[in-house]
Amino acid sequence: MDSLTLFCTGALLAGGLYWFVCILGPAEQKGKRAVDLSGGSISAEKVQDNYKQYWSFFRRPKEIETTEKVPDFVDTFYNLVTDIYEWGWGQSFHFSPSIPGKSHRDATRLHEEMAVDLIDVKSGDRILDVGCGVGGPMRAIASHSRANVVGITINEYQVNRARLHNKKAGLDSLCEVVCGNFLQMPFSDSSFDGAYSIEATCHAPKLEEVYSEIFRVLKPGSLYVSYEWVTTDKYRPDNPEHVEVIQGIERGDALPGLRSYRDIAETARKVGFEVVKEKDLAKPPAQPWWTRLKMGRIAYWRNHILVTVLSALGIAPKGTVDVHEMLFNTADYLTRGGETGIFTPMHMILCRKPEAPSPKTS
Ligand SMILES: C=C(CC[C@@H](C)[C@H]1CC[C@H]2C3=CC[C@H]4[C@H](C)[C@@H](O)CC[C@]4(C)[C@H]3CC[C@]12C)C(C)C
Ligand SMILES: C[S@@+](CC[C@H](N)C(=O)[O-])C[C@H]1O[C@@H](n2cnc3c(N)ncnc32)[C@H](O)[C@@H]1O
Repeated sequence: MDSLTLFCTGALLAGGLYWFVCILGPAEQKGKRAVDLSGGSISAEKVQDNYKQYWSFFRRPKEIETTEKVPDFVDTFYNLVTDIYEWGWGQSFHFSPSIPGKSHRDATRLHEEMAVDLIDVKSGDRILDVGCGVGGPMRAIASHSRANVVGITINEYQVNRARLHNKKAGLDSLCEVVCGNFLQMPFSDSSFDGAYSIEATCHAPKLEEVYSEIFRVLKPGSLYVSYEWVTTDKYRPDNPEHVEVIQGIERGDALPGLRSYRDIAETARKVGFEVVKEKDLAKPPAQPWWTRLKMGRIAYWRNHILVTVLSALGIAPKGTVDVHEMLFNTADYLTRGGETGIFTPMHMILCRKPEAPSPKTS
């Protein structure tokens, strides 16, 4: 082979590899590439061990007895998955109904804007994002409403990612991110004009604990909306296939047992909220939320090859392949949950903290 042919072959291979990793790699949003995959705040050599610990803790979600440990394992889970989520899904870690003729990104943004429209927020209000991830919803909501959004997440790596994205988007004057546990929030009583949570409170072992914290920090008369992950009225606990699907969702998403849709309003009332509205946003005429997962099948295989190669080369931490495989299987359980209608990730509840009772006059 002469040197020109050798040079052209080399250039073609290098170009092909660059295209496969860097162009095809970031499936949804530029900013996180396959070559940048990390274990969040976990050092590269500990990723595999942390994955094993996570998996043995969440293997039997219904049997988790020491619920105090749940937030720590949820934190570990987000160290393991945050980069993969950003790389393969984008900066908003939630689902939304598909909208014919609109991109996933637009459908996601509309689902987020609906949340803030529901809580009736004015420009300049201070609102709370409970379980904010890397802040995709927070930025959409701040730009749409011009409210000041304070997000809380248990995962420090997400805090850093969210702050970076806020700065890049020029929204750091409207968006603040705090690292903390939403079961014991570092905020004073009656200090927010509204609150929302998008697919986050499902991580709380007891919904009552997080709802009562949200109730505490809200000003009287203000509104809270949540998109909850729940089993629907089609779920039959005596059907082994249903149980397998729900358990698959719980294991692969760090959930200490999915709740029934019936428990949501009941818990909200128990902590003192008035329930204004409740609706499963996945029900027709809404278009399926799980089509995005199904359509991604080829991308998953490409990602699997990429992750395997990068891990073998020592670029991605050892253990990334296991985490990716877990997510791959989870996507399948989520799709089955959606198709059978036994599960929804968007059971919407809108609540109001009652006005303070007026002082009694003698
Ligand atoms: C609300 C939660 C997270 C919901 C979703 C954002 C994520 C649930 C499953 C995730 C994914 C599954 C398959 C991955 C794929 C194998 C990989 O190649 C690229 C990323 C995925 C598509 C990933 C993206 C995020 C999810 C859809 C829970 C945790 C409460
Ligand atoms: C699926 S993500 C959703 C993030 C964001 N709402 C979005 O839609 O992009 C769930 C979020 O809840 C946070 N979370 C889970 N348990 C928590 C806890 N006990 N305290 C604070 N945040 C928690 C996670 O760290 C993560 O940011």
